[in-house]
Amino acid sequence: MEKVDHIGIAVKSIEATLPYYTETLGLKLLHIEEVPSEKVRVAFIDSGNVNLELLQPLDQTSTIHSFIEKKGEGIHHIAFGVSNIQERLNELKEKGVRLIQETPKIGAHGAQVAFIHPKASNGVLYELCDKTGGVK
Ligand SMILES: C[C@@H](C(=O)O)C(=O)SCCNC(=O)CCNC(=O)[C@H](O)C(C)(C)COP(=O)(O)OP(=O)(O)OC[C@H]1O[C@@H](n2cnc3c(N)ncnc32)[C@H](O)[C@@H]1OP(=O)(O)O
Ligand SMILES: [Co+2]
Repeated sequence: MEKVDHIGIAVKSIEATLPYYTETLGLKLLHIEEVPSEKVRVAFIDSGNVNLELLQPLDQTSTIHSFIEKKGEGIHHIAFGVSNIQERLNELKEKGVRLIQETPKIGAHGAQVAFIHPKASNGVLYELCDKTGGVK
């Protein structure tokens, strides 16, 4: 793992939440996009070193919808920036780490992403995020 790329925060509504980050906290909105593979709309906020990723469910089948139903809004995951994501996943698998997917999928910015199961990490959901392939 090379660095923390972003911290994911589950929210019911990006529109309702953004003013808190941009006006009250004075942080900069970088970018909003929909990520259909994850059924989320995401807003990236620049917090200086690590970005914050606000995650709004697109529908009731989104994992973010069930997370908010069970636990409420709040911190959802921490994403490590990596290069060679497939190699990192292979290494983790060899070490017996429970992965949610063994091959990456496409996340925000067109990056390749994959998740480690929270049961493997003392209750923390970790994302691996590889932007080296040229991001949008
Ligand atoms: C756009 C992209 C990007 O950055 O580019 C993103 O971030 S997409 C971000 C959204 N996408 C994802 O999160 C994809 C990866 N996540 C998943 O596949 C899922 O959310 C799982 C983590 C496998 C959980 O799904 P599942 O249907 O199994 O839900 P569940 O409620 O039964 O949860 C099973 C157990 O995991 C725990 N659990 C669930 N979500 C958790 C979370 N975010 N952090 C820590 N623990 C969590 C539950 O409390 C439960 O523990 P107990 O059994 O002890 O009660
Ligand atoms: Co993320």
